[in-house]
Amino acid sequence: MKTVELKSLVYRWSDQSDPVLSIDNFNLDAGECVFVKGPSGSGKTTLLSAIAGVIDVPQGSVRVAGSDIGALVGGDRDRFRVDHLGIVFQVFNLLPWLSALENTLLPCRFSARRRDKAGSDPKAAATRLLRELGLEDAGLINRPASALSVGQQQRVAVARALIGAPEVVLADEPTSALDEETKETFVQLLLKECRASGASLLFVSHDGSLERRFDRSIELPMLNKGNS
Ligand SMILES: Nc1ncnc2c1ncn2[C@@H]1O[C@H](COP(=O)(O)OP(=O)(O)OP(=O)(O)O)[C@@H](O)[C@H]1O
Repeated sequence: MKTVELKSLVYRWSDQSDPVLSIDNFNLDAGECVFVKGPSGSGKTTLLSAIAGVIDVPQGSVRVAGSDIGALVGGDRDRFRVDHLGIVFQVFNLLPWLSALENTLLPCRFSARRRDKAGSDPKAAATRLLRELGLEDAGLINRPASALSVGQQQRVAVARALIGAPEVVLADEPTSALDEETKETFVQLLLKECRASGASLLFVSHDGSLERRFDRSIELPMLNKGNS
């Protein structure tokens, strides 16, 4: 089964003459972890925005977990996103006044599907995920996100993306602020957790040193030329 299917996708920002995305065909299989590499400005964030339905794609089709995301409008699209996608942003986007635990539980607040899939006790599921990701101390998981280190915030962002087992996890350059060793550990943890929950992972980065850990690696400029 394919969790992401892109067909004849063309996307151009309104002030640009050339399209930033021009992808004939791209599929992500269920449970597959794929690394997408490309230099700064090559369209990596735009690609994830198209898959997440954050931008409207006027040409081509984007299917996620079997649904045409372009056919969903307004609140339906927002609900679909939180039901089926976990997103780890470049800057994490945690709510600073909420604790690590509350941030992790956010998808369960907005999605009955994620809440159901998290089991009978979502709080226990969140605590377990945070613990697996190295946040074991009860003091830490109850601390506001604003009082956590960058590495700790990153782990919370991963726990939030994974809770309630979404089919697809999108990660946008989440290692850019980390040193080599921490980066390696973080990626191993992310892959382990995605594999444990059965999620497909699309990880975009300009940093090719991480690609060997993934099932498959693609260069966005090549994909854009139809050579994937
Ligand atoms: N909201 C926007 N409006 C107009 N142009 C945009 C917008 N967002 C991105 N772009 C342009 O689209 C191109 C691709 O940007 P994008 O952020 O997708 O690249 P990227 O590969 O993720 O870059 P980076 O690695 O620096 O984050 C760039 O030329 C950028 O200026």
